[in-house]
Amino acid sequence: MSSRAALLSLEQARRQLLASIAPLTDTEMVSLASALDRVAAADIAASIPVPPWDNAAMDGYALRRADLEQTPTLPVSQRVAAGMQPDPLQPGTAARIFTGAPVPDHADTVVMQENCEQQNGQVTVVQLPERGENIRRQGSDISAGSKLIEKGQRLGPFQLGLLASTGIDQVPVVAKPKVALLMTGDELVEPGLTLTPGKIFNSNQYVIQALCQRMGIDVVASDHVVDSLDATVSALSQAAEKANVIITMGGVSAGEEDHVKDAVSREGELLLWKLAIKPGKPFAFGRFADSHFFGLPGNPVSAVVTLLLLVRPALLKLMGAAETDWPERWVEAGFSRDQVSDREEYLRVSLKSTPEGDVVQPFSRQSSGVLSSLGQSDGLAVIPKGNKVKKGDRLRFLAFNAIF
Ligand SMILES: Nc1nc2c(c(=O)[nH]1)N[C@H]1C(S)=C(S)[C@@H](COP(=O)(O)OP(=O)(O)OC[C@H]3O[C@@H](n4cnc5c(N)ncnc54)[C@H](O)[C@@H]3O)O[C@H]1N2
Ligand code: MOO
Repeated sequence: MSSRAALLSLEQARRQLLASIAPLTDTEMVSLASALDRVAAADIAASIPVPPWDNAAMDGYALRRADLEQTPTLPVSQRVAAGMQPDPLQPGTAARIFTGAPVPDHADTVVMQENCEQQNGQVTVVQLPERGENIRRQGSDISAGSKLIEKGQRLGPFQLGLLASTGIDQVPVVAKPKVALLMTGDELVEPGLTLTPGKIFNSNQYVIQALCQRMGIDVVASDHVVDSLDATVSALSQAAEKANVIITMGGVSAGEEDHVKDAVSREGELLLWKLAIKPGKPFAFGRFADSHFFGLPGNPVSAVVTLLLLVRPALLKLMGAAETDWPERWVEAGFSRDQVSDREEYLRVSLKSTPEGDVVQPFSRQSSGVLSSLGQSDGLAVIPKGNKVKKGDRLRFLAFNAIF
């Protein structure tokens, strides 16, 4: 793969990469408590309606609305709290009832207690209700047999609640990819140790590992690799035994200290290298033994941007997710820029919502080594290759909080 070949666009690369990845075929049953962020391996339907029976939406009195045509005062014939099974309502009486309690048969209305006066076992309704008021109908949330979850849907907090509300406690999910991280570079020192001359702390591992965890993926191994071809091949081989996805960081550009793509070419298959994006140009993708290989550039911002734009959709596809896109929206540029790039640029920007719309401003330092630019930004604004920016231009915007 020549370094002079025309660079692929992000879209071309993403299509190629996704086309060469198939979802994992293994599935497992997991309990609801451990199903967060997993992907459903099958459609799941409700076996019961929710609510399972008509119930009171207010503390008050259950009655037949027609009885109030004769008299506003009715004897209270029973007391129904949540969790009880009521008797059918005797004609011409009211039932004391509490929020969530089943409405007795023959009652068609619940009057909230603020609109009633109770004395000596009788209730007087002081404000006439509409028939049917304050009753939550059986199945009004979910009808029996309806589809709760589709195959390929990621299970978030609301989906887990929905499953629990129908009594489901075990969910079929697609197996999780196992990810191994390899940090390359003789300069790396672990946080907590002493920094000696020429060294820097390894920060990439912690960002990338946390981003994987936020996706619900296990990082099963992480290792340092020194800058040598043999060490890189051997580290990749060991990683491939433990994981079905290997993510390397650094050592993937053009210098003679960069061994990752040579190691992958020698023992595996390098399918893609170098993209027309900034930051992130030297991103690489391929296979090593039976594992997918993703080579992130070492610069901290380049590593994050390529992980989010390229590796995240691939991991989601492996996890069986039907939706792998980073949702984007259009915003207005609150700045002008004459500088143009021969790569599509992903600027770290902050977002301000105004009555006229969403406006973005770029972080002052856009170098791919400036990690603080990420923490102080709301997302990435996309500047097409070769374009200047004029204040007021519409830009595509990828919000960090749309994906984690
Ligand atoms: N002659 C060329 N040089 C470079 C090119 C090029 O096309 N031709 N591309 C540049 C671009 S763009 C990028 S991005 C970088 C990426 O290079 P590598 O992926 O080979 O990364 P390294 O050289 O190993 O490291 C780059 C930078 O990042 C720091 N780093 C590495 N690992 C970590 C870590 N775990 N935690 C924190 N920081 C890390 C490393 O010390 C370097 O400063 O290449 C350009 N060069
Ligand atoms: O791609 Mo590099 O990430 O431009 O610094």
